[in-house]
This record gives sequence, C-alpha cells and structure tokens, in this order.
Amino acid sequence: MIELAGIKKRFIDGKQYTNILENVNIQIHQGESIAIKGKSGCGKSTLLNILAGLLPFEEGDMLFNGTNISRFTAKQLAEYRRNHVAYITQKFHLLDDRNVFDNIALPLQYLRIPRGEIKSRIEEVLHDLDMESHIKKGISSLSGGERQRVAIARAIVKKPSILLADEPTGSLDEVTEESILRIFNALHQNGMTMVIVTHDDTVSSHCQHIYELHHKRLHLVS
Ligand SMILES: Nc1ncnc2c1ncn2[C@@H]1O[C@H](COP(=O)(O)OP(=O)(O)OP(=O)(O)O)[C@@H](O)[C@H]1O
Repeated sequence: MIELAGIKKRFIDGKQYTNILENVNIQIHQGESIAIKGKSGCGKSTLLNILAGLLPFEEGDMLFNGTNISRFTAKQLAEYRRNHVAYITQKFHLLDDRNVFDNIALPLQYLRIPRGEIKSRIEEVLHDLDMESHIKKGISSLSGGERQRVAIARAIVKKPSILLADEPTGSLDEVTEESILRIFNALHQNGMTMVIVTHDDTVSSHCQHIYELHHKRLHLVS
C-alpha cells in the first residue's frame, strides 16, 4: 500500500514560493486502480512525481508498505523506483538515439534479467501493443502515438507492482486507446496498483476510484 499523509509541496518561482499541494492525503491499496483528474496546472504531474519518489516535498509523509519513504536516501529511493515503480510520463523520456528494442530493454537490464528473457518479454509486450513490426526502428522515426506505445511497453515490461501513468492515452486514436485499456485491465486483474492521471472519461471509468485535485487538495469523487 502507498499512503500520502499531509503532503505539502511548493515551488519557487523567481523569489516567490507557490504552494501546489496542501495537505494531500490518500491511501492506495495494493491492486487498486485510481484515476486523478483536475484542471491543467493544478499539480497532477507533481503528485505523480512524488509517488514515483522523484520529487521531495516540504511536509507530510509517504509510506510504502508501512515504510516511511520520505526519510529514504537517494540510493534507497532509486531502489524503490527500480524494484516497484513504472512511470509513463507525459513526455515519454525515450532515448531518441536508440531503437525501440533497446529503449524497452533498459529497465530489464537494470534489474539484471537474462538476455533471453528480455527478448521474449519485449516481443510479447510489443505484440500486445501491435508494435512488433517497429522493434528495430529508431525512436525518432516513430509517430507520437507509436512513441506513446513504446513508453507504455517500457513501463509494463518490468511487471511493476505500481504503475503511474500521466495521460497515457493522450496521443492515441480510439481503437489504440481501447487496446491499451484492455492491457491495463489485464495488468490490474493481475494485481498491479495503478494511478492514472487522465482527462479522458473512458480511461477514468475503467478505474475503481476517481479523485479530483482541486484547490491544492485531493478529493474523492467516486
Ligand atoms: N520544477 C518546477 N518549478 C516551478 N514550478 C513548477 C515546477 N514543476 C511544476 N511547476 C508548476 O506547478 C504547477 C503544477 O504543475 P503540474 O505539471 O503538476 O500540473 P498538471 O496538473 O500536471 O498540469 P497539466 O494537466 O497541464 O499537465 C504548474 O503551475 C507548474 O508551472
């Protein structure tokens, strides 16, 4: 389970501090799927960055399975990310000078998974995403929707316990979105915890709970 308790986050803009999150509280149980909605700029990506262990915060605690992550060293945080979290960011963060296979292989190499298994896992995930014919293509030759699917493949190939996704279907057509949602549903059935930032009602309707980030706080909508 991940728990955020009393999280406060602010950014400095020039000489002025702006509070982005104030007293954010949430408990996300293992295997739960939640959607986070909210107006542009309200702090949704900031919240995902905190859950990913990428962003420090000024006040509050973040617990993972009862352990207080807020007190982790940089090394412990990197371990938390490597072993438990996959994060599909809005900007994808793919390596443009490498091909599709090498991009997806990266998190598996960090986990020291044997080469044969890396190959079979990548082939399987690319098949599920209807991307197998692109396996050797360079990232820079792909369309926006194809890059998005590579980012999704790189995240889920790791079989993480927690999947964080920032607008994961933003560049996809309806048919591709449906296939991604089918994959997400299957991952959820297998016990993966999912936190999905989305503006898309179809995507949020697939989640067990919907939260809205409003006035710097997180509210349970359904
Ligand atoms: N590193 C930073 N330094 C200063 N301000 C930041 C930083 N990161 C984000 N912000 C500001 O914090 C606010 C929240 O940003 P965030 O990206 O979390 O919003 P969002 O809800 O994900 O927006 P969108 O839906 O448009 O992606 C914005 O006003 C943004 O400009």
